Amino acid sequence: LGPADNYNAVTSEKEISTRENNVAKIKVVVRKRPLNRKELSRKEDDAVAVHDSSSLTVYEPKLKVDLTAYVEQHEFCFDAVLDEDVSNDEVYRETVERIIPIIFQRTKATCFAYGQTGSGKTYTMQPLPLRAAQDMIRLLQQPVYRNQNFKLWLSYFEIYGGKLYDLLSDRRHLLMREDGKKQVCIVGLQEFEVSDVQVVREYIERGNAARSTGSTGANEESSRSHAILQLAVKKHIIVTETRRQRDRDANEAKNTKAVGKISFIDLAGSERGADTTDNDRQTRCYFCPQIHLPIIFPNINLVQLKNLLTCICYYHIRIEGAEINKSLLALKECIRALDNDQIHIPFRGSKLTEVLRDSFVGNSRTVMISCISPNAGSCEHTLNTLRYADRVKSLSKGGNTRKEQSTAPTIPSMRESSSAPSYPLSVEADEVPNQIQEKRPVDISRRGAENFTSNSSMEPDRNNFSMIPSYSNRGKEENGASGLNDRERVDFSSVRTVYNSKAQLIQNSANAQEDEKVTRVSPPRRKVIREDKSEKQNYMKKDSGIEASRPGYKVQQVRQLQQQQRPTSASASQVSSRQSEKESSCDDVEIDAILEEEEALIAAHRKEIENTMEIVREEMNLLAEVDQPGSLIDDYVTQLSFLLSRKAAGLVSLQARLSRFQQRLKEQEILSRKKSSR
Ligand SMILES: Nc1ncnc2c1ncn2[C@@H]1O[C@H](COP(=O)(O)OP(=O)(O)OP(=O)(O)O)[C@@H](O)[C@H]1O
Repeated sequence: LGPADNYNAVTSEKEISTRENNVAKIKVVVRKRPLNRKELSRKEDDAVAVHDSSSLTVYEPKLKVDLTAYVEQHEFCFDAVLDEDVSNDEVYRETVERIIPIIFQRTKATCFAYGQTGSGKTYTMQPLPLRAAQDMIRLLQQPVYRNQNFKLWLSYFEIYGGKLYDLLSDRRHLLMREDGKKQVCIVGLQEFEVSDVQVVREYIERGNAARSTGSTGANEESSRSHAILQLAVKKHIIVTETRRQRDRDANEAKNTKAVGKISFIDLAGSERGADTTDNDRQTRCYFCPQIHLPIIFPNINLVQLKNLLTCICYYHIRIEGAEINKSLLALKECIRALDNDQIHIPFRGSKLTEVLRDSFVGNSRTVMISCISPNAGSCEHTLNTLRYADRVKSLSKGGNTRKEQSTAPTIPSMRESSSAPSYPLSVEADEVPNQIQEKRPVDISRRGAENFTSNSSMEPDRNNFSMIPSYSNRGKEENGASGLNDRERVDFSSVRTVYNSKAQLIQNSANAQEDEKVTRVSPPRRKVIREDKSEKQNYMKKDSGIEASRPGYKVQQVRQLQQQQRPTSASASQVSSRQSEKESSCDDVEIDAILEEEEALIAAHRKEIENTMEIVREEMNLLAEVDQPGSLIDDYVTQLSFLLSRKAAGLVSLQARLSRFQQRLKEQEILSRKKSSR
């Protein structure tokens, strides 16, 4: 570098470090979308009023016990609140623009959109990387960076159902590995060097086209995956001729050194099962598109295929929803842990957080854009989103007060209306800001734990704990101190009692169904023509009870019996053709009966899943009426969805068993035909 360049570099670095200090570590922005055509045609009310650039009120329509309608007001404050008429350019200026220069100073930043399905996450996120790339490419032209050989690299991948797919490389399945330095590497992810905005646009469009989308009740083109677009600044190392020879096999990537990175994440919609009920059968199911099914079940007939397709798609959507909710919760847990300065950050909670690990540690910046729908019908979701955002904001407030006191403006946290439940500790935290510094998060949680244990009447039965949200507790188990604050603990204990009774209800009903299954699915009556009838009947009689009702058990028994009775090769020739004909006809009747029984078991199993589903639906309606923090409800729904997914997996294995049995039947039929023709 020449002296002039050096001077430029020094001054601009100073400038940048000042700017760096001025960018908050976590920024929470809320964006309200306008009422869409559907909502306008239904004459839905706008329930969200944006007052100024940092506050809004949600007017929640409610019913009293005597069915009189009233409106509950919830007020919130955030770093920025963007009204429906705010353009995407303004969103960029408010969120990402200030972070871009500090990416060149070894900062890793994450910008993610969170919100209900159809609230405008994709609409908000899609233009941001392009605008950011534009600014980054402009910055790369500056002598200070040009001389250091800085280059911009782009990659785009998605996380769907806990798996990673490269959106710029024909959805190639990617693997995530951790290197010796605990750095997450995505093996096989294609990165492209970009120096032109038009090229960036093309890559983004290509990636968007490859994303997993589906249709939900709230959004016709809903993103069913978390899409992550990364723009990385890397320094190209000039390799000397001798070194090049030595490393002649080394690829281009080895000659670069990472400087900074910004990740744009368009999270999948944070919806409950109820959002996907109307249209979920039409949703493109990644697990079982029609092309794959006949391969998994080669002997299935068309009716069975149709039933199975409906059944699996139906439950798979729920598994998909559970996976989405799980990763959103894990993300929140990480932000919470980071802000509490916890030693252990639960990055392994989900693939999403594992991937984002390096964006959260060290010198990092996070921007959360909470997207909300304005219609009154979405009030509950809107409140959930805002509460999630508020929690993230309250974390950042704690963190910034400690770490960036001089730079970050103190923004008041959520001020819910008086009709909302009061949480003494949160009020304390909001109203006495100078005490916050003294209250270490560990102390708070310890105090919370004391409250929690002293309130032993609320303590749930540990036996029922399997059905209780586990995420909030994990911090406690892993770190010895929980990240929960007192307000959450108070809620949690009361909610837990409600949940426990529900959990017990579900468990009881599941047990009842299990009992019912055993009694209802009794072995069908058989027409046995063989001479050794009595022997076989005795054999069957011994198998009564639970073991006998196990699907596939009878098939196994009959096969064993057939094997015992199969004539040896020597005697086989002596068996008359008439005898073999008789045997084959007898087997057909027997097998038909078993097949019938197998199908009855599968139907019972399916019925059981449907019953559980019904309970889940009722549960969710009940939970919707309980005014509790959204995350706890989400935790609970996740648990329920997980329960369902296990049941659905059981059903799939039953179907597989049935198809295998049918295959064997076919083989036997061919064999008996051959015998009779002989
Ligand atoms: N601020 C806005 N102004 C105008 N239209 C908007 C705005 N936000 C969203 N929309 C429209 O609303 C619809 C749903 O938006 P979008 O697909 O971005 O939702 P989403 O939150 O990404 O949903 P999902 O989670 O299901 O993917 C789209 O048709 C989009 O054009």
